[in-house]
Amino acid sequence: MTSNPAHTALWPAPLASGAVDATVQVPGSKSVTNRALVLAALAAEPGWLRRPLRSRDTVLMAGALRAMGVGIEEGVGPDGSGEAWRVIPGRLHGPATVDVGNAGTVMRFLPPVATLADGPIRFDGDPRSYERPLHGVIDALRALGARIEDEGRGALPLTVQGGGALDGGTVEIDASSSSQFVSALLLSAPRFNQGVEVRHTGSTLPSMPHIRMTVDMLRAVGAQVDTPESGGEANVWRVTPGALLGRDITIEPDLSNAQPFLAAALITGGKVTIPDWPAHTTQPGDALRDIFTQMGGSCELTARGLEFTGSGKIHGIDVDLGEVGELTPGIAAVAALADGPSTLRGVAHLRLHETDRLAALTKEINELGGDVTETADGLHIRPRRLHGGVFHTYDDHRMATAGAIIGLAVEGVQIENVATTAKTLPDFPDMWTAMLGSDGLGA
Ligand SMILES: O=C(O)C1=C[C@@H](OP(=O)(O)O)[C@@H](O)[C@H](O)C1
Ligand SMILES: C=C(OP(=O)(O)O)C(=O)O
Repeated sequence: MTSNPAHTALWPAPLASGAVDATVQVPGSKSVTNRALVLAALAAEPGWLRRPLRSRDTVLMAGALRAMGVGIEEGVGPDGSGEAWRVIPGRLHGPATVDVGNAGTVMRFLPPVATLADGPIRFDGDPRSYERPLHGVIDALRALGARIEDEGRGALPLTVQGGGALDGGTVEIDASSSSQFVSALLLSAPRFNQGVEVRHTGSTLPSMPHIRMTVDMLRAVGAQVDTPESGGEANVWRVTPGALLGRDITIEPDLSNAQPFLAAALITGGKVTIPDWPAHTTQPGDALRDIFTQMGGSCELTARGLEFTGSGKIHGIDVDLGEVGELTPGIAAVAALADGPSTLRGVAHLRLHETDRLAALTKEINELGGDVTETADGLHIRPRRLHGGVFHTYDDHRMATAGAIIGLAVEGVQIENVATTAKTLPDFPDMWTAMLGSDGLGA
């Protein structure tokens, strides 16, 4: 839980003076954009990403793939509408250096890609990236035939000595600290000589929707994937080697980034509409329809998008967030304003996210007068009357948006380094003030 002294600027979180009433166009999903980039880069023909997210995490992913020989060009999409990236696969090669920033998707999804490159690919990133678990990917790739130099750390920084191809085969991993270990191996596996069979051996596996997202997106570009859900063994995924298609895909809005805006409707008893909310999706943010309904709102999927309405009441919740861990900071923020206590469970692995999110949420909410305690795998939140103060973000985009949610209802909350939202939502401060309108009411 380190804080960057260069990022001490304070942003006064706007207080809502009434019920919000706004339509908020949320940019593309980080998780879908970064998977689509990797799959398009590994394809046998060019492809298109329409409405990709452009944020720190996705720009780092695009930059890394370019450094390894992939063409990624700005375009307007084949039908002439919308912004797009055209991805032109090329021979992957080193030497190259990849900056992973603090992007889990970049640090986990790209070492397998680098094994397919000719030459050394060096991976480095923010100080926090050195602390985030990567051993599952490193050990698995070595077992599948890769050469990786990490000076025995099992973490970043490291160099993949790409040999132009990887044997692949069967591998056991413990992905209890991050589902991204499984996703990483599956995404590149169609290009491994023998494909892959990944066997998860750990006792828990977080973020299953993100693994389903990986599987669905692989299948959409022509890969053959066997999963526990398709009749296979529990905790075993198999990908057959084969060429991937270059597709034209439109990226869904980021439903986890819709969270603070939905929370605003819930907290102010207002209404927020999110256009283009997908009817079917593997994004974990879709669970907000149910979770925020249990916490006092109601919602309807209409032709205009997801229309979410607050009732003026905010209820506490007892919920296992293991499948949807990235929603925890926003739910904790709402829970701190509720009319009863909450228990958030199943998220011990959040201690190894952008920051130790359980410690950070506990400390920051309590410093505003709250009563939060950490449990072995989550948080107990007992709402108390909160007061203003500085809300530190620890370079964590979701801490910044959590602070903004609290600031809607609590006067004088100042967010330190709101610019950290650039990881996945660079326009957050402007979108937030636009939602509130010039008078603090819905636009
Ligand atoms: O694969 C993905 O796109 C993600 C998987 C999850 O990671 P963990 O399983 O490490 O929590 C999630 O928290 C992260 O924001 C994005
Ligand atoms: C955990 C997250 O990100 P990452 O992809 O860096 O793991 C997140 O966005 O909440």
